Amino acid sequence: MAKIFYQEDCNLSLLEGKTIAVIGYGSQGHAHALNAKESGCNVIIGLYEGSKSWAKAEAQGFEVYTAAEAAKKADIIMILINDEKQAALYKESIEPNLEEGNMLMFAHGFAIHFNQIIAPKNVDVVMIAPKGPGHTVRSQYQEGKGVPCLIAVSQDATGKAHDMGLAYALAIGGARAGVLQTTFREETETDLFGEQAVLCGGVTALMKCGFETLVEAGYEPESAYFECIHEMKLIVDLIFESGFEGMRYSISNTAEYGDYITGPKIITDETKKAMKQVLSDIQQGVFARNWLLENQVGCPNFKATRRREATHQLEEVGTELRKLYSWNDSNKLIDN
Ligand SMILES: NC(=O)C1=CN([C@@H]2O[C@H](COP(=O)(O)OP(=O)(O)OC[C@H]3O[C@@H](n4cnc5c(N)ncnc54)[C@H](O)[C@@H]3O)[C@@H](O)[C@H]2O)C=CC1
Ligand SMILES: CC(=O)[C@](C)(O)C(=O)O
Ligand SMILES: [Mg+2]
Ligand SMILES: [Mg+2]
Repeated sequence: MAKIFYQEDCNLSLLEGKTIAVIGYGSQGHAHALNAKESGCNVIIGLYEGSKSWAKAEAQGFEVYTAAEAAKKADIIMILINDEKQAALYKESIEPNLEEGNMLMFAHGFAIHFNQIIAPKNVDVVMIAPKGPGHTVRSQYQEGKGVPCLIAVSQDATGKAHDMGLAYALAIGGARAGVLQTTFREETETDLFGEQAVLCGGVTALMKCGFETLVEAGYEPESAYFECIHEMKLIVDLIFESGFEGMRYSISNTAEYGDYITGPKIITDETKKAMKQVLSDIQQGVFARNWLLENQVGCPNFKATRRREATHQLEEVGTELRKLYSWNDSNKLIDN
């Protein structure tokens, strides 16, 4: 059983007198910065000149600098820009401004595990990885709760890396929910696998396939959307609250029977074989290489797929249906 740390294991006072530079102000960046500031930490923001987030971060009360200036001023540098851009940012703006005893931090292990960034031996290298989207890291903190995090230490130059990491996890609210001990390798491989095979790739492919199957059989697209996409949150909420057993307690016996006999026809031994291949590609660095190469040529496949997916019928149907929900403010794209 992995070791889990909670608030009582964390000493926020270790961050007193420390300047934390959050580099990037996107999904995770804005959440970490606002949460840590409200926890009493001294937080500055590092962005690039002309970033659309610069004015927003200033409006939310932060001193904003270029990444290089922020790194120079900081004791703790949390890199929260896109994984695929971190190596270049580090080389250009962070590495020249690191000082002995600084702590370099990440929210995902990609850049360290795949050797995109190799830190000098005289700094700490720590990861605090929230197991949830950045906007949820922020909203849970505002509600007095937290998103569980993972902690890993890749380098402990000061002898205090782990305790400082735990202090940071408390500052962003993660320790309220729990901080699970792991390694950079384990977080990187499990996070990439989970987001590809289950949480983002697998689930959206399943939902889209269900929607298309019903529409191609002649059913109304709106019915297909409500059945295969809208209701997914309602079912997953039950699983979130009380597990598969609790969800199955709440649905009808008819649905539960269908769950048991049809689930294995959809997710088959072939699916498990494919998942094992996905994991192997991640472990061997094949995915990382392909993603970094895709970026080196301007992301043609990534951008073409994003455009194609955005014009799928289910997006059109969903946009119209979501307008019907008076309570739903998520029609707008989240402006992070
Ligand atoms: N999105 C999520 O919910 C989660 C993300 N993570 C990790 O957090 C890190 C950040 O990811 P996201 O917040 O999703 O990124 P994002 O794409 O939402 O935001 C990236 C931010 O970095 C800024 N940026 C880009 N290039 C820059 C540069 N050269 N200099 C300064 N700023 C620059 C962008 O303007 C933007 O503000 C990644 O390592 C990711 O794997 C970890 C857990 C969950
Ligand atoms: C939100 C999260 O945990 C992900 C899917 O790993 C990510 O955004 O990288
Ligand atoms: Mg994740
Ligand atoms: Mg991820």
